[in-house]
Amino acid sequence: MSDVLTIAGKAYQSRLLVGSGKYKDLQQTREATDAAEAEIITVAIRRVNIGQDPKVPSLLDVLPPSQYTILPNTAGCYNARDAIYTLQMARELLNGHKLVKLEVLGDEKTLFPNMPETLVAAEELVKDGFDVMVYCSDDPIQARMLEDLGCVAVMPLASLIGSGMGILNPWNLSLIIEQAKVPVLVDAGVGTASDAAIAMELGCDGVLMNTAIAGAQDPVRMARAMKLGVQAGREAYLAGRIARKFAASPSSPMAGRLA
Ligand SMILES: CC(=O)[C@@H](O)[C@H](O)COP(=O)(O)O
Repeated sequence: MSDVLTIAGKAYQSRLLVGSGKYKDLQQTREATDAAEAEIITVAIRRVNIGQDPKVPSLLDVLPPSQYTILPNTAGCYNARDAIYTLQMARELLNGHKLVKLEVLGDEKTLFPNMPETLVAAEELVKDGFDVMVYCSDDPIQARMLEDLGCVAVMPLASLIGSGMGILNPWNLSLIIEQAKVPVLVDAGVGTASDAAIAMELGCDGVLMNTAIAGAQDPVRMARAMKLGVQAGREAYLAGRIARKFAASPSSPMAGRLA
């Protein structure tokens, strides 16, 4: 049976979305992306060359948009105006491409989202015709507001960007998942494959990560581990886990046992 992730009307087989920063070189970026079997790759438009500078190798040389869905993001933007401008520029560079990841950061220390500015930017971008996936706090009220504005996916943080601390508040994520009518993807803070599996077991529709793969000692191998973690978590979620109970029950049947 097919179990696809649908974002803005397009179906994806992979529920693991990856970033493109922090790799040794473009070759390693490509190898890790392929090991992750990721279809959506996010790109920090202010930091990574996708054609802004014709003298520098472009990420699109190794990850061509004909094979991958490039997801421009606004990493490094601290207000709505900069984020909107950055994504309009990305749309020009990518021939009218509409699917984007909005992130408006609050400060350099925490890289936490600035939610008031995120809401302003989301509203403007949706009106301007973008399909907006949005990095946000793990606050169910703000996630609902973003969905009501027309965002195509909400992406609450698991923990601070680049921290590798894993999922700090599974209960908040569960509240967001329970109410959401658009895909919910954990974005930021994943440290290892079990974090990805837990996010999926909670019912997330996908996971976006960068540092845990690019910063691993063996990024390609970690990319593979993350792919398997996401797949295992999704399977467990669909299979339906047993209820937790603080009592033992024998694993083998009691009826008809030998004397
Ligand atoms: C790549 C990207 O978009 C980051 O902003 C994202 O939040 C990933 O965070 P980690 O590096 O913690 O996975």
